[in-house]
Amino acid sequence: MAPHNVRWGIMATGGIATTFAKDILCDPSTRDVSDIAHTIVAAASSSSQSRAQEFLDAIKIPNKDAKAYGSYHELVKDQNIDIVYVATPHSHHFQNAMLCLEAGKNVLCEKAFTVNAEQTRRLVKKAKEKNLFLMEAVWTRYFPLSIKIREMITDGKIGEVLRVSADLSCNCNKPDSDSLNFGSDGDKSRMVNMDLAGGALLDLGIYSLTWVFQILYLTQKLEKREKPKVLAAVDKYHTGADEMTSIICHFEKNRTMGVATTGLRLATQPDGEGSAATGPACRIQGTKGEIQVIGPLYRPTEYRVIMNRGPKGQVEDVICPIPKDTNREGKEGENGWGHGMFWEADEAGRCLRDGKKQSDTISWEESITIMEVMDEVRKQGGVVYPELIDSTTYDEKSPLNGKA
Ligand SMILES: NC(=O)C1=CN([C@@H]2O[C@H](COP(=O)(O)OP(=O)(O)OC[C@H]3O[C@@H](n4cnc5c(N)ncnc54)[C@H](OP(=O)(O)O)[C@@H]3O)[C@@H](O)[C@H]2O)C=CC1
Ligand SMILES: O=C1OC[C@@H](O)[C@H](O)[C@H]1O
Repeated sequence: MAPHNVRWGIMATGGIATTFAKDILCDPSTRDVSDIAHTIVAAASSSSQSRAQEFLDAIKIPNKDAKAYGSYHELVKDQNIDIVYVATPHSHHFQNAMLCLEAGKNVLCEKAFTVNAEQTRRLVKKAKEKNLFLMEAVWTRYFPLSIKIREMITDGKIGEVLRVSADLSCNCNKPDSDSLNFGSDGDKSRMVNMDLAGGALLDLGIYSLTWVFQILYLTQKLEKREKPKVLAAVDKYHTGADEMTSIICHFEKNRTMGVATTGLRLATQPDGEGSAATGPACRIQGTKGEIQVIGPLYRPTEYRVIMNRGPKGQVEDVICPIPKDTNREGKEGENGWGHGMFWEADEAGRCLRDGKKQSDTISWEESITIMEVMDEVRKQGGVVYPELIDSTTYDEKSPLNGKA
């Protein structure tokens, strides 16, 4: 049977838009997928039409009739688009995703979904009202590695899981300085810029929480999923963004705890990523043993299973490489394209094909619950974003939606 072809529109032309677009242009057979295919039919830049065209050229767009738009407003009106991938900074997601939904477009929106939980609730309400698909792009959940680990948990491989600790910290210290190292962007970087909803929590801490939630929440039966009690500590950077944040999530009824940490100055694994790293970035501790995930937690390719010591104590190391399309030209020293974002795109495609409005792997309810946890963390830590980006009122003409 012919694969179901998904026609994508890409909103924004920055770093992750490029990575995602290249991923969905990879041949699906390189990852053993035959039921879904992807086509990019349009891209839009808020700055200019020529920037959108440059983007399409940079990803070596195979279909030369793909449209380049100089505004997000034009993109959402394109009748050939099935779904828009929103790849703007977190600050913009609520207004941009609502612009898409209002125009009748399905949406895959980058993480963090929005700045606050109420913005997410409003997007969900609109998607329901318009009968559209809406999904937060938490790509890590769709990695075969994540799926395998969740299966091991539900199969009871390590017994009853009582605690998950997860860290994602990005090693951006600047020696002998109070400032962090974000290159020439400095404090304007979206990582620490309050106008762009900067800070460790929304950018990186969301992955630590992803590991806590995909183990302690998603693997539970629906009736046992619970919103945790939250205890947080936040250390702020001089822009007002959170620089180092630690969160304890107590799932009281299930009697489990998740410890999610993040920081911009430290490194999770000082000795490197993947096989170079000795320590784990995530520990999933059960009554019979534990699973350790080697970071980075947004793109893990290795885990180990350690059963409790005793006569049969054992360690199993498993590597899950990300498939490459070697017919696509990689960067110097890189063997083809393939970053791991295609799996979430395949999921979105299957949901569209099957008429589903949300993905079971990151349901609306779970996205909202995680946003509520992050709201609570920011409240306890006193992190307050500017009104323009924290507002829950949709405004088609908001500067966050760019020129019309
Ligand atoms: N899943 C993942 O692994 C990753 C996800 N992300 C997420 O993707 C989103 C974008 O991150 P990233 O691509 O790194 O960011 P970039 O700064 O590289 O790109 C953001 C793009 O958004 C558009 N934009 C619109 N308004 C603004 C504005 N005021 N300031 C800056 N950019 C603006 C621009 O595109 P244009 O001018 O064309 O409109 C810009 O190129 C974030 O939400 C982030 O959390 C980021 C990295 C990895
Ligand atoms: O989602 C992300 O994953 C990779 C990080 O480097 C990036 O800052 C973040 O947005």
